[in-house]
Amino acid sequence: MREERLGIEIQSLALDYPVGPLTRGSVKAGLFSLFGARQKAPRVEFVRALKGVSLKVAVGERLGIIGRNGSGKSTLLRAMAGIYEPTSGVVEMRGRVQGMFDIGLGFEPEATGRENILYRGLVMGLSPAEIRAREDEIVEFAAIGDFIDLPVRTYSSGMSVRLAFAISTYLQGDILLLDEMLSAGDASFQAKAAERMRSLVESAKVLVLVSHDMATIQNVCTRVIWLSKGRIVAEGQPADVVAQYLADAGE
Ligand SMILES: Nc1ncnc2c1ncn2[C@@H]1O[C@H](COP(=O)(O)OP(=O)(O)OP(=O)(O)O)[C@@H](O)[C@H]1O
Repeated sequence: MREERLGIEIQSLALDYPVGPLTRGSVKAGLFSLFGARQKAPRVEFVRALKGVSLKVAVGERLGIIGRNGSGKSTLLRAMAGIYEPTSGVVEMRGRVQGMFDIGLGFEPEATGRENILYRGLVMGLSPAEIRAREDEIVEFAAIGDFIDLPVRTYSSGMSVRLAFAISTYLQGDILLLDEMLSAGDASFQAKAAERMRSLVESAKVLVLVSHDMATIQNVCTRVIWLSKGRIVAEGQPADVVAQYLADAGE
């Protein structure tokens, strides 16, 4: 894709999470009946996490998303990654999207580490040759030894994080979606990961960063949106939007 075409365009995005009634046989339903409590039909059937969000992000921009807990930041990022379908509205992602969050997510547990590298690359739209060209670097960065040829279900959680992190950093996309700065693995790996993350952020053509750390937001981002209860309530220069947000939070 030509570089000037890269970007994000979101129109009137609404996203609901279904919150179904208690299922019979669930632990919670069992406890209710054990104590003779009568189950009331829940009044809420869904949570509307995003309520008509529209925004454009152009190539070269680094967009920060801030807001209180539960304001919809992660949901917006996941909608951009295609993990959640919009309930209504349009999400147009022009470019290869690379999401760095829930980094262990998406592994095939029965497949080996090496096979998972291939799957992840294919999902991102890379050709098998492109993936093979990066495989050695990924394996070296993950540094999990012979485990790379064993099924992922045999990994410790630290090993899964190492591999997931290595894959995500080497199979680079055009649009980088980051949820907080990730903490990955033990102390030695953390230092390596932090360094790698910095260069990823610098080389991303479009960056969207969710964070509660206002210093990071102001250092990294060129524009910020403030989400509150699923809506954009302010947008603009990082310093201005952060100041408004902090004043509102009384901090
Ligand atoms: N899987 C889910 N099922 C039901 N509701 C959900 C689910 N995930 C999030 N929500 C709800 O959607 C709303 C937005 O959540 P979201 O995780 O996007 O907020 P956030 O701004 O990222 O919060 P935080 O700063 O705490 O990470 C909240 O009301 C939350 O309770």
